Amino acid sequence: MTEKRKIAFLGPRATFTESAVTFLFPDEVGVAYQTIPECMDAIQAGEVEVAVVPLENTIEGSVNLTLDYLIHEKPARIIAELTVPIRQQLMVHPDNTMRWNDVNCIYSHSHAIAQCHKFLHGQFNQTNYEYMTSTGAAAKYVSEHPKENIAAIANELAAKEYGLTIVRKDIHDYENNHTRFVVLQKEKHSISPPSNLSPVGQKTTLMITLPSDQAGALHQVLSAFAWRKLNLSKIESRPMKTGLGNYFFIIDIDAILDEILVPGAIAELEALGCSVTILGSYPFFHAN
Ligand SMILES: O=C(O)C(=O)Cc1ccccc1
Repeated sequence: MTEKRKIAFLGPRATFTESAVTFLFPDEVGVAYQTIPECMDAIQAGEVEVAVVPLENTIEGSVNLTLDYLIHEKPARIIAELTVPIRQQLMVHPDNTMRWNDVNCIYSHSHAIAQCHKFLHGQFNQTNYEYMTSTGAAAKYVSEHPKENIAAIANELAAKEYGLTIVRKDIHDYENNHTRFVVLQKEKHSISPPSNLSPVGQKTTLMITLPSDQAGALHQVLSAFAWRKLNLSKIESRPMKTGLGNYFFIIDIDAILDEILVPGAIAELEALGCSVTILGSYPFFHAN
């Protein structure tokens, strides 16, 4: 019998990240960590084989903590990506179901609160919000403080796991609320597909630094992809943290690395004076 692989995820139990782990790795062992950086440290320390962390949401944009930690602190390879539909629920301790309209604080992950902004503005505009490390952490906190009239925004699994009552269902403002999760693995490990699911396609993610003070450099970078007809599905800049105006560009290409075109584009970028790091070339999946 083969030993089960350990998968780090943003915990505690019943976060959206855990549901991504269950979808991708139904037969492996999930190990909950409190923060995204802790998940990434766990791969470097060899405590787990891979980590699953949120990277981007359709409503709120990138999870900067993940991107920045990947860029600046702990290099890791993206080996797969999963897009998951996200439904947010408002929940309270069962002792407080009669007074949920008057909760004085709502706990959740910052992205979950942002995804329900219109709902909260309409119904709870005098209420305080408290950001937690995850929606699961928020639900757990609410379950442990029955005397406080507080609520959490989290998913249905969290309501079950922590014994909370859902008082308003599906409070996210936009139906098209999806989050991309990435599976990360330590740089030198061999790449293994997450499971026998069928991928929707393949992507390559590059981190590019432009030569300093060169007019039109970004235009030249984009044209290296454009004339090869390489479709880009994302371009994002993140500060290099070395001074105002210095950025990394993170670019997702709709193509796998071993095609001739992507190595050609990378060689062209390097000839322009850019530095290019491949963050991963990987299959992407969709959960229902
Ligand atoms: O907090 C969670 O449950 C997470 O997994 C992070 C997150 C938060 C909000 C939307 C999607 C993922």
